[in-house]
Amino acid sequence: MRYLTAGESHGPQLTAIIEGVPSGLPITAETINNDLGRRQKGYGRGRRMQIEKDQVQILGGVRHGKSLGSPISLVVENRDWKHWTKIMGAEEISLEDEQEVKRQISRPRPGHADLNGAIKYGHRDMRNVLERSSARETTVRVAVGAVAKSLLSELGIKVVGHVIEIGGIRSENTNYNDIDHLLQVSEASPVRCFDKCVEMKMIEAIDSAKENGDSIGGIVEVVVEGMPAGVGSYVHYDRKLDSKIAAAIVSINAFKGVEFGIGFEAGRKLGSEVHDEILWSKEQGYTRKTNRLGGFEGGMTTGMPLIIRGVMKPIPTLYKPLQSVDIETKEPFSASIERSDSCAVPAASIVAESVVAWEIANALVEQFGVDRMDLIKENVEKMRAYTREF
Ligand SMILES: Cc1cc2nc3c(=O)[nH]c(=O)nc-3n(C[C@H](O)[C@H](O)[C@H](O)COP(=O)(O)O)c2cc1C
Ligand SMILES: C=C(O[C@@H]1CC(C(=O)O)=C[C@@H](OP(=O)(O)O)[C@H]1O)C(=O)O
Repeated sequence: MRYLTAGESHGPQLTAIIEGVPSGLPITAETINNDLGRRQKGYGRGRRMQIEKDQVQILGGVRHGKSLGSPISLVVENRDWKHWTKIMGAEEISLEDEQEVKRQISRPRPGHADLNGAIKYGHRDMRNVLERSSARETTVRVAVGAVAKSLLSELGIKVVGHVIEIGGIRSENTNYNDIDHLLQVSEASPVRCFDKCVEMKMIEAIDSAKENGDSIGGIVEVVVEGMPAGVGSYVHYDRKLDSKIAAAIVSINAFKGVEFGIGFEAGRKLGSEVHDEILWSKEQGYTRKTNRLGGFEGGMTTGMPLIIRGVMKPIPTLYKPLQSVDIETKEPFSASIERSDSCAVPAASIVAESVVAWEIANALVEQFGVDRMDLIKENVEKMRAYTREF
C-alpha cells in the first residue's frame, strides 16, 4: 500500500489518496473522525484547535462502508480557510488590504523549516514554506492511520499511542499487559498520560513554558498488541520493519529520535540483562520471559507487544522569540511569531499511533498479501497456527 497527501495549513483542505488497500475492509467516516478528534485534543494546544473540528469526507474507493480495492480518497476541510482566502491569494484584495495581505514572512524561526525551505525552493516569503511544513498535514496522516487501524482490528491487532514524558517529567507507570486499560486511562487524561501521579506536574510544566513565552517537548510511546511473529524481514536492509517504523516516527514534525523497548538503555547493560529469554507452552506457543527489545529481532516481530518511543523537541515558534536574521536586510531581528501551540506532545502521540499503524498494516498486506481482506485474514490465522506448532 502507499499514500500521498496534499494541502496547505491555511488552504481549503487536506487530501490523502491511499492505494493498494485490500477490498472488503470496513471503513467508516465515524471511525476516522474519532481519531481525528483524538488528535485535536490535548493540553497545550493553541487557538487553531478551537476553530477546527476535523471531519473526513470519503470521496472514493469505498461503497456501502467497505473498501473496493480501488484508491481511497480522503478529504478534511480547513475551517480556518475562510479567514485566509486573501492571504493565500484566492481572493481579490483591495488597495487598503494590500500591505497587510502581502506582508512577507522574512524572519525565519529557528527550529522550523522556514530558512532551509526558503533557500531550497527560492521563496522570499517564508509563508510558502510554513504552509506545507506545518503539522496541519498530520491531520490526514491520522485519517490514513485510522484506515490502517481498521485493517489491523480485522486481524485482532490493537495499537495505542500515549505520552510518557513532558518537559523532563517522566511517567514510570504504564500497563503493557492490558492495552485496553492503557487506552482507556490515557484517553481520559488531558495530557494522554496513563500515570495519574505525574499528570498534574506535566500540566504545570506546560503552563509555565507558555507563561514564559516558551514551548516544551516530550516523549510518546506506541504499544502494539497481537502482531504475529515473523513480520518484516532480516534478508535485506529495506525490508526491516523496525527501520520502517523508525523512519515513520522521525517523519512526524518535530520528532528527533526513536527507541524500541528499553532503547538506548541497552547500550549501558550487559547482554544477559538485555536479551529476552525464549519460552514455549502448548497454549501460547513461543513467548519471552521479558520484552526488553520491544518486540523486534532481526527486523522482524517476535510476537511480543511492540514498544516504540519517539522524542518530540519543543515547538519552534516562541512567543518570546529567539534571535534570527531578516533575510531582506540581513540585520539581526527576533524570529517571526505565528499563532502556535506551546505543547503538542499529546496530539503527537495520536500521530505516532497512526504512522505505526500504517507501517505494520502495510507490512502485513505485503507479507500475507492478496487483494482481499477475507483472504488476508485466513493467511494471518494460518500463520498464527503454524507458529504455535513450529
Ligand atoms: C501535532 C503537532 C503540532 C505542532 N504545532 C506546532 C506549532 O503550533 N508551532 C510550531 O512552530 N511548530 C509546531 N509543530 C512542530 C513543527 O511542525 C516542526 O517543528 C516543523 O515542521 C519543523 O520540522 P522538524 O521539527 O521536524 O525539523 C507541531 C508538530 C506536531 C506534531
Ligand atoms: C493546525 C494544526 O497545527 C498547527 C501546526 C503548526 C506548525 O507549525 O506545525 C502551527 C500552528 O498552525 P496555526 O498557526 O495555523 O495555528 C498549529 O496550529 C493542527 O495540528 O491541525
